[in-house]
Amino acid sequence: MATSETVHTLDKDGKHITTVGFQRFGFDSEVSLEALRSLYLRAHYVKTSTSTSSLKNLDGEDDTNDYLSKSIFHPDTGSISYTTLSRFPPVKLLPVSQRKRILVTGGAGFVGSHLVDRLMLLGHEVTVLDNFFTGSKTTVSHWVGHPNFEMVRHDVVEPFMIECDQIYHLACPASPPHYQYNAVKTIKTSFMGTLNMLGLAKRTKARFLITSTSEVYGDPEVHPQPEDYWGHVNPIGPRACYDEGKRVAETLTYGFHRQDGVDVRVVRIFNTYGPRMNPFDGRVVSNFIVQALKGEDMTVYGDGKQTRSFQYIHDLIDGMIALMNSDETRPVNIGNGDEFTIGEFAELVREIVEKVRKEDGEEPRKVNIVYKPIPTDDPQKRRPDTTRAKEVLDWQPRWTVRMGLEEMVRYYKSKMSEGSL
Ligand SMILES: O=C(O)[C@H]1O[C@H](OP(=O)(O)OP(=O)(O)OC[C@H]2O[C@@H](n3ccc(=O)[nH]c3=O)[C@H](O)[C@@H]2O)[C@H](O)[C@@H](O)[C@@H]1O
Repeated sequence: MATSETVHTLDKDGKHITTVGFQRFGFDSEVSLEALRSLYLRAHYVKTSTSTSSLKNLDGEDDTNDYLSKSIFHPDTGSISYTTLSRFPPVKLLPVSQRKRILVTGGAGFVGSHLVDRLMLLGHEVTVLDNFFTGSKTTVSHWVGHPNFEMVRHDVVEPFMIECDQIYHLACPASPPHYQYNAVKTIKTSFMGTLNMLGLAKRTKARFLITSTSEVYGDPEVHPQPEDYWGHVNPIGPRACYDEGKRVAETLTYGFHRQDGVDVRVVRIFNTYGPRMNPFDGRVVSNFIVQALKGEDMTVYGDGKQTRSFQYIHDLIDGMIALMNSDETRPVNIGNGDEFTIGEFAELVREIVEKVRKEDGEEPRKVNIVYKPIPTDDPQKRRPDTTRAKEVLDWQPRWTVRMGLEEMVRYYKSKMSEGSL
């Protein structure tokens, strides 16, 4: 299996990516890619036959230097031992004057956990709030016990009090099958959760960033979508609980800003993928990779001519941290402008999965692409206009879709070999 050390990652200009983040607005967010990868790309499980005295990872290497907590599977008894290690990855030692107390709601989700990793490595104090409806404790378990880290099971529809300097408000199911599973709860989370967190920001004078979405543009009639486009949303359709929920959350945010002077930031996130994305959450990237890895048919909905533009998780986190620490209070799109039809994207994923399998010495295999009915109100096209992010944040995506997909395929492969996928 390819390890993180053998992976060469090139950016859009063909230059090696060795770090993510940057120094912007007096806030240094740069960390080494290797340090981040050690938190998600290495095998989490170790297997043992009878003895636990020597810990080996799935590649047979001595695992004692890993920072991850361990889950040791005993095939003979069908049992599993969990070990919490008190060793953590080194974090920056910040002077107290620079160390921020940061609240991340939804911090155990896919995007939240990557934000938490970055903020922890940078030396800040991080509190995660999550109700674990779609998030999972395992995404941030490697920080549990660290003196800078705290995890609280809490649903943001109920008020929460804490002293903090910055609030990243992410909490909300984001995958269409998840947010449609309980539509009333989704819109309640968007409205009540945002109301509660804005109330907290007002009381503590913390800066407040909300993760909004490209879905506020609905099925857009303007392409690509700039921030001043008001959108084309069906207010009573099955997606409305999410897109109208996020629209009202933005309205609340600007209400508190104008009325109470709350210092707000609004990021509109376009389709994002990466390691720790729930493999069963039904989104296109996770579905296609898992289907291709398992040799199952890849399911394209509709005729596959609808488009999406996919950004890698590290670019998104760079943009979110830059926005939080900038002076920009208007909404800012963060996304990658490389647009694909879903049909083209299926072929690209199939090709990349085969490339990674070949590198690992596996037999070639051809998976089929099949067509299924298109979901109601599925947007026909989506691509961000990121002019504002470039102008006000000096932010641009660095990761090519191919590089990000290769890393995500390796991540899911390691999950498969652990038996957790
Ligand atoms: O991934 C995201 O970042 C976005 O995901 C969803 O938006 P959507 O664009 O519908 O995302 P997917 O469910 O991944 O679907 C993308 C396209 O692929 C299609 N699809 C999905 C799954 C599949 O197996 N096959 C397939 O063709 C869908 O019909 C859709 O046209 C969420 O609603 C957004 O909030 C979120 O930002």
